[in-house]
Amino acid sequence: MTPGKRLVFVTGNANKLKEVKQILSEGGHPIEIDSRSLDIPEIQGTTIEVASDKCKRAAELIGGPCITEDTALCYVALKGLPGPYIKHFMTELGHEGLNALLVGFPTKAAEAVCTFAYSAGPGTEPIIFEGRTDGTIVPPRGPKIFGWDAIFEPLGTGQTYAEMPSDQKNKMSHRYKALDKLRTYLQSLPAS
Ligand SMILES: O=c1nc[nH]c2c1ncn2[C@H]1C[C@H](O)[C@@H](COP(=O)(O)OP(=O)(O)OP(=O)(O)O)O1
Ligand SMILES: [Mg+2]
Repeated sequence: MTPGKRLVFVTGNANKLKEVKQILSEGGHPIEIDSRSLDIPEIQGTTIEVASDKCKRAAELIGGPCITEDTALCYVALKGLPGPYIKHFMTELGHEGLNALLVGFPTKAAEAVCTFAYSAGPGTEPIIFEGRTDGTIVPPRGPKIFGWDAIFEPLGTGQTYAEMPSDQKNKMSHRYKALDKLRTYLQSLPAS
């Protein structure tokens, strides 16, 4: 992998792919993304364990280097849950249920956590890059296009992710922060 080269992103989520392409196309050394739409089975565990295992499976499936990403939504009142299990909570409970989980708790604080993993190929240990954004869980505002964007208001913005223009979300999001670290790492690799 050399700066300005290509990278395979294995994901089943078109909205993630769109954001990743936009974020990596900017900055000094654009990185071109080739995508493989595979829904990789995910284990239970910490965000890092889930992300690392997912990337190992992805590298084995495609037979080469790749990146994967796992997103968690961690409620402070629930000691970090739903965390990496947010996809199932979102599917079953929707925005209303995700708010209802916090009724009776004094804090609606939550952290959006994005964990990218890079595998140099099958049989190698993935390297992890994490980005976190603090926010508050609120009743839905803005277009309901991407996951829980409409109920997550990053601290100090007054807007949910869903209410922001995409370039604003992509300048401060959990995903942006993780990709910024990944980009720095990729640029430090020797040219091949
Ligand atoms: O920025 C985001 N804003 C709002 N919602 C988001 C965001 N990023 C992920 N999400 C949702 C998608 C899925 O319901 C769950 C993460 O689950 P997660 O397994 O990482 O995603 P996924 O299965 O859709 O795609 P993948 O094939 O890359 O695993 O949170
Ligand atoms: Mg997934």
